[in-house]
Amino acid sequence: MTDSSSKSALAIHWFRQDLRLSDNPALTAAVKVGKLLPIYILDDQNSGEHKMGGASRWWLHYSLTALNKSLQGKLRVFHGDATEILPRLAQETGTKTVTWNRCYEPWRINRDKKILTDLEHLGVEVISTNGSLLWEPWDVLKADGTPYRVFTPFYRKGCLKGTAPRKPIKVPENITFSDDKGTGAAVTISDLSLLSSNWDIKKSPDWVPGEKGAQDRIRYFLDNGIKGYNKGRDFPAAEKCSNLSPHLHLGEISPHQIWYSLAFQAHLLESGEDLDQFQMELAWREFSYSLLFYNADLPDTNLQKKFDYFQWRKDETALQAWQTGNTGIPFVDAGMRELWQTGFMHNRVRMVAASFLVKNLMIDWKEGARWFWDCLVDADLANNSASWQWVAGCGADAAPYFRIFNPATQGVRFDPKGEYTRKYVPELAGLPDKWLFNPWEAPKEVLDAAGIVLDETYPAPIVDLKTSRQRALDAFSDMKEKQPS
Ligand SMILES: Cc1cc2nc3c(=O)[nH]c(=O)nc-3n(C[C@H](O)[C@H](O)[C@H](O)COP(=O)(O)OP(=O)(O)OC[C@H]3O[C@@H](n4cnc5c(N)ncnc54)[C@H](O)[C@@H]3O)c2cc1C
Repeated sequence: MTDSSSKSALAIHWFRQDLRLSDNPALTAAVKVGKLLPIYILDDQNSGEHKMGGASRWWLHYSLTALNKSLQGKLRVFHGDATEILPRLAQETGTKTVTWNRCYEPWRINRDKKILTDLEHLGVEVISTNGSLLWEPWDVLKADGTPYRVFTPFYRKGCLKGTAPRKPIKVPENITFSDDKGTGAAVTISDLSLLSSNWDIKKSPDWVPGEKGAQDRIRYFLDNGIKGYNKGRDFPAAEKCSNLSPHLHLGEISPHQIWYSLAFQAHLLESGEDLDQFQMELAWREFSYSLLFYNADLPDTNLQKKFDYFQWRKDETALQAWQTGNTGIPFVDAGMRELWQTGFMHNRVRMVAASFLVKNLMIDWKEGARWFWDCLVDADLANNSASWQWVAGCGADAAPYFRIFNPATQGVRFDPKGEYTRKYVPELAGLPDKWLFNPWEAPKEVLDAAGIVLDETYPAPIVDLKTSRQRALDAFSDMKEKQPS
């Protein structure tokens, strides 16, 4: 990379959810045009209620810092309305080309359409490419041209029988940076105040936001996680999952890079099922994006309209107990505390904690989705909305509402030695495995020996699992009766 060049044309590359230099087709296109002006805009104006949550902002701060370093400190950062900032900057600098990788959230699509029109009026060419999906939503449709609503045919017939994902591309060579900055009010990364919320995520020393962190993470996963992934991925203490989701969300690594590095490694795996399962998980991400693309109201409304008749409960005390990991149900509390302390929660525990909220507590899934949105470092509008609807039973291809996880038996099954639960609920550490997931049933002498007094050192359960399960099933029956035939 150099600073000066005989190239005179200038291209702005607008970094969004593609905070990387490798396998970045829009960046590569910009570099081919001439000198590069790389920019990032924190746009809290067009995002409305879907603006980034606190934990994602924490991640973004470090990710932008890493990106800026890779760009030799040349990243220009703005805070405000991208529909004003970008056309103005193009005009001020006389740029004739703007490049970006496509985003798929409804608010971003609407905003980008407006910017595209405005730039074209100014005589600026926009090059938009696919940098974040293996298959874009319009490439995976049923024979009748409509989108899939069921995952398995989406993946098996739509994705796998379609065109193979493109191969990753290298970091563009000979990037020359423009010194032309325009007069617009650029700010520093610190000025974005991304670290201002009260997160304690530093407690998880493993997170390394940025492209290098993502590359290190996949190498670690290929060396240690993928072998045995199929069975191990459900056990939170087994550490068989990749933890790539926050890197993927901000595009520090592309799914193409992951897909092909896995395929490259396939011959080292004893069985194909680990690879198949992992690729299928990546495809769930693609499915979520397709659902969001074709259902712009996915984050806010039930995909299955019959759920509009479901009688959710309003219970602020129970909601707070859930949010803070004080429900008295150890496996749920472990998950909610992991979330608060690390900005992350293992997928199995996400399912159990979410199910407890919507079924045992009968609190609207949107309350849970909002909390996750603020707390997750991987908060992703497509994945979060689709997953919550899946758990609640109101989504596409969802788990049926009447299938209700028992969080105590889930703990016994998926944390058999209690390592995960004891780590995040240390006040129960002294309990024998037999009572760890249901301390309310433990004999008094067992609790005494472990130094536990229910409702003093650890909460008694805020609901009875059996009766709350039945209450949810009754409400489900009511819903079916209430909806118009
Ligand atoms: C209630 C709930 C909310 C969720 N919210 C989010 C969210 O905001 N952001 C998010 O990225 N994921 C979300 N998920 C999906 C899943 O829990 C995470 O993607 C996964 O735990 C990330 O860990 P990993 O990278 O180690 O996954 P791995 O098991 O290593 O999987 C690899 C990648 O596949 C994708 N993936 C895996 N499982 C799923 C899934 N069920 N749905 C969609 N994509 C998947 C992710 O991109 C993940 O990084 C949610 C799940 C539930 C049940």
